[in-house]
Amino acid sequence: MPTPLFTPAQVREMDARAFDRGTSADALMERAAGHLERAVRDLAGYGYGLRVTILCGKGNNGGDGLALARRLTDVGARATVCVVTGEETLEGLPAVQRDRWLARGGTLVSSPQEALVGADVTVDCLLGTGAAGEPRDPYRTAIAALAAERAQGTPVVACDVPSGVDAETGTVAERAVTADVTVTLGAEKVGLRMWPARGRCGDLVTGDLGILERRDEPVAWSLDDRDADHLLPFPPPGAHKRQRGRVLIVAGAQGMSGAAVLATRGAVEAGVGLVTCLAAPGSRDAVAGAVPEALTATFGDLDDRDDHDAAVADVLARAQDADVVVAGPGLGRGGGPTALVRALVERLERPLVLDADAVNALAEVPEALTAPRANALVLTPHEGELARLVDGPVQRNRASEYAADWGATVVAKGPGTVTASPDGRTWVCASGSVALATGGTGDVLSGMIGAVLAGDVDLARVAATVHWHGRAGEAAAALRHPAAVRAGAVADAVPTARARMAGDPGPRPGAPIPRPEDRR
Ligand SMILES: NC(=O)C1=CN([C@@H]2O[C@H](COP(=O)(O)OP(=O)(O)OC[C@H]3O[C@@H](n4cnc5c(N)ncnc54)[C@H](O)[C@@H]3O)[C@@H](O)[C@H]2O)[C@H](O)CC1
Ligand SMILES: [K+]
Repeated sequence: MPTPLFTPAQVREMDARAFDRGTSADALMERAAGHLERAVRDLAGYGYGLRVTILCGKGNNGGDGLALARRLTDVGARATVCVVTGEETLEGLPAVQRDRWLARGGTLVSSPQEALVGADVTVDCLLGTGAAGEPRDPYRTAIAALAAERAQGTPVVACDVPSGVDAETGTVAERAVTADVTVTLGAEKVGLRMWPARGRCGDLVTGDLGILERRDEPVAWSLDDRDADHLLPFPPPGAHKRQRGRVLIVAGAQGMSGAAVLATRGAVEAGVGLVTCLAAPGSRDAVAGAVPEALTATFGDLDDRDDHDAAVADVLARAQDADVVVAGPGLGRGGGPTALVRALVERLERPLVLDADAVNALAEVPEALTAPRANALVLTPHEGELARLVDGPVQRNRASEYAADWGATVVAKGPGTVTASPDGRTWVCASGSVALATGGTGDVLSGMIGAVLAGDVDLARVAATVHWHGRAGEAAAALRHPAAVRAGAVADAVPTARARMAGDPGPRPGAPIPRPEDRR
């Protein structure tokens, strides 16, 4: 099942409702501490005699830490606790927890550096969802001490969020904790799935507090392999190639054949009935040579001011034979490509995927983006392209607003790609590798999205394809080296990545890939 993701404000509302139902804040804190205790013991592999240092702040995150100290002592671990703001700063529930800890025979160490000496595991209970902005002292100094200890090999468990990480936006303060395990409490917070925050969390574990209700609507979803595989097409038995979908790729101006080759390969490797690539004459030959499975043809001269109307009309006519059109990779810039993109957005009665130069062209004619249209539109901008469309700084956690404004599915590419469809659904991608941060991998993705939508325009499939592309990047990185993966290797890895997502551990001669209905 896809994992639902919430904002910290939503989780606070869940808390408030739980209080209304009669659950006490104290009970929630005890449950939180129970999850932390398990995470600490799971990480170390044992509990009795384990030396655990817990750094606490003055809010409820610190209160969770004090409750944890007591629980760890109960199972024979040796907890060392430091309240970095000083024990006298505690009020309310954290003060109650401090008193329970002292009554249990616990002590408090005043300096974080001193508390950290000899720790087997450390726990970050400094700042939680109540914090905002750059951590100030004494938190700042404590975070540095924790980082120095981690650099010596002592693992860190973060309570709810790594301190200094914004659990809503995924941004990270200059001084923030890097954890090995993060126990996120109540429900998974969306910002922790986004980058750069995701890189600070280590393993993400959800600590259920019993506050999530059926009516709680997540702001986003995260797919795993199985979820993504079930969303992706599986060819029906007896289908012929036209029924398996036809993709038209419009890409590759003169001298820009590489992008056209990669987009065409993305579509072919993702599996579809027919792929046709329309490119400039020289590029067409390159595509035909590199991807024999695809049909190729040329579009007219988009550079010719007098003739680009004819070229545009020709592309629109050819699109009649396709189920989906993908346009943009290596399309070039200028009046011709802009006129073509505008015509496709305004007049095509087919799902349309716009990438790269086509997104740039769209930024030249913003009115085309907001006008009503008949076709499903998918935009796959990287951060620079998205910035041109929104005309200002990009916030990927706002992808759903962009999608609603434009009536388009927005694939905001980058680490932790966010996919948002205009019907309000959003997905944060959990797969991927830094290996994908190289020229041409986006072209592969646009071709894959075209192939997947050719069978059925289910927009959740776009998010599933982003996940699949991420897995292909990981597979290519594992076969080679993350620093030495070219986009063509990502395309090569697309089929095996799908097989692995389907639960196939690797090639076994004669063993068929299980069909979806047999896997459920
Ligand atoms: N349902 C749940 O998820 C539960 C969560 N619990 C824990 O409670 C925290 C949130 O607690 P809260 O008291 O609201 O906030 P913090 O602990 O994060 O403390 C904030 C504290 O720090 C001050 N502050 C804010 N910003 C800064 C800054 N930049 N620098 C320094 N200091 C800052 C602020 O004034 C406050 O005093 C949640 O994360 C969970 O861990 C419950 O225990 C169980 C239910
Ligand atoms: K924390």
